[in-house]
Amino acid sequence: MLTTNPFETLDGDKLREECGIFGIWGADNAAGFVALGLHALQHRGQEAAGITSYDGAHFHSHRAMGHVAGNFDRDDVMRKLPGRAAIGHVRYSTTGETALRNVQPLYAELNDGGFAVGHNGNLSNAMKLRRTLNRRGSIFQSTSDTEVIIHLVATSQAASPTDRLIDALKQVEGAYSLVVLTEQGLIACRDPLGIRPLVMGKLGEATIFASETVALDVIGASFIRDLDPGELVIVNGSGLRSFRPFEKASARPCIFEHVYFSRPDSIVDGTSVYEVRKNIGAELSREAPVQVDLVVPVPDSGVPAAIGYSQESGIPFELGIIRSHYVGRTFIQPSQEVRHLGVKLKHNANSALIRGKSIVLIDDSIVRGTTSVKIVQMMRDAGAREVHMRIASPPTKYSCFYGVDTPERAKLLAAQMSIEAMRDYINADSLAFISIDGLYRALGQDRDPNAPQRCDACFTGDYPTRLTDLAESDPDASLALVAAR
Ligand SMILES: O=P(O)(O)OC[C@H]1O[C@H](OP(=O)(O)OP(=O)(O)O)[C@H](O)[C@@H]1O
Ligand SMILES: NC(=O)CC[C@H](N)C(=O)O
Ligand code: SF4
Ligand SMILES: [Mg+2]
Repeated sequence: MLTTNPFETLDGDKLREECGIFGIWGADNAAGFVALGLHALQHRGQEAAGITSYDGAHFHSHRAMGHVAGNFDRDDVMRKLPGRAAIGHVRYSTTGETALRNVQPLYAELNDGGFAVGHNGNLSNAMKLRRTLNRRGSIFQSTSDTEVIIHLVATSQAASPTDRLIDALKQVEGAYSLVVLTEQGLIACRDPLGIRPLVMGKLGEATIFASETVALDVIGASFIRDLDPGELVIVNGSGLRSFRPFEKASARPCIFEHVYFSRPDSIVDGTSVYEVRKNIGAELSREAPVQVDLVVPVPDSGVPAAIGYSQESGIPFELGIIRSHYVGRTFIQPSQEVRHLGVKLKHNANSALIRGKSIVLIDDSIVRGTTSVKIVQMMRDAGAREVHMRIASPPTKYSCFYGVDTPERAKLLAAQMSIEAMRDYINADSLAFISIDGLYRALGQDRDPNAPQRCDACFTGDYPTRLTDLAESDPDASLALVAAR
């Protein structure tokens, strides 16, 4: 792996990830709650996990490759994480490399004491900041974008620890939901556009922050509210204080959380993910109807949209594909090889049901096309008479620079082909995607094309922040993005 330019690796630590964060202040055995919370957020990152606790005198950290279970269900590990405050992180990276140094929470001893940070999102100017910090003498321990935040805090001249963090965050661009553990308290913060989610909850006297509400449910905590875009909250022995240190901006929460990333039992930005997915399915059925015997979901994340499609169209919903629960998500597996294998291992046709039937398959998205190619063929092999496909998001044509694993444009099927060419490629009888306006309608909104209410850049190319690193490292790609819109 190259360390001079961490983003230019072979199949390395690319800026394409999705993570989950959790933090708790004021509970005995805080790390135990974090382990449970992270377990509920496991779908957001399966590469690595970490917990840092603070016992009032010392910080304790354990970071490991792999899942939460297997690492944080061990007594010997949990005993070494004492204290009434703790944060944790589940990480995804597109590389197979076992980069323990990049596993979060990242930790440093600063002038004000220990500083641990867990980050969901990606900074679109991390390379530029890193180069500047390097020139000023910063010595980086990892190749993660998140570490620039620590160095910016460490070198800030602002008066208080909180002001130093705010000063640091004013210099970064891109997406960040953060949990930060310091001797002065637990801090949670959402970037000015609120691109990535972050919620606050309560369990007895304890205050909790988490990427999704399912992490509150798992420990029996109650949901208080979403953090607002641009809000920074500090909780410590003196209570809870909320700051809005950034210039006010129109929120742009990620629409893809509703399409795929969040768990269907989560409430994201005040809306039930399950309900939205069903609405998307209903909208899709109105936009792209088809006469078939059965509606068949591509499990798992295609299921709620398929229910909506079935209910709206009146066509029976049936489980024509059975999914093994012992295989992880393919979309966020490290290499194409593993992805292919994952798809084969993961799904099997319910042949007795499918034989002789015309079906419409419902999936949430087509990214590289790996899943669709396999599944359509699997349905034909099982004897389906006609195989149509409907997708509960618009064509994914652009890469995400804000923390989601969409590959570079060259590997996005929809960036390379027309819908008709995609239909031919996946060998379906017909193929249709929901429109971007239909997707907003499913969320109860009318998309404002001049000021979209959400980040929908992977469908529209309308990126809500500057992409400084891309513009500087690959001006051609940057210009191509503008031209493609
Ligand atoms: O076009 P592709 O590159 O194959 O990517 C798209 C597929 O990946 C995701 O599913 P995945 O199997 O990862 O997870 P899920 O079980 O949550 O649906 C997504 O739901 C699509 O099915
Ligand atoms: N996907 C994420 O949100 C990960 C956070 C951070 N960019 C990292 O590389 O670890
Ligand atoms: S580009 Fe797509 S996946 Fe990334 S934050 Fe925006 S909507 Fe979400
Ligand atoms: Mg899927």
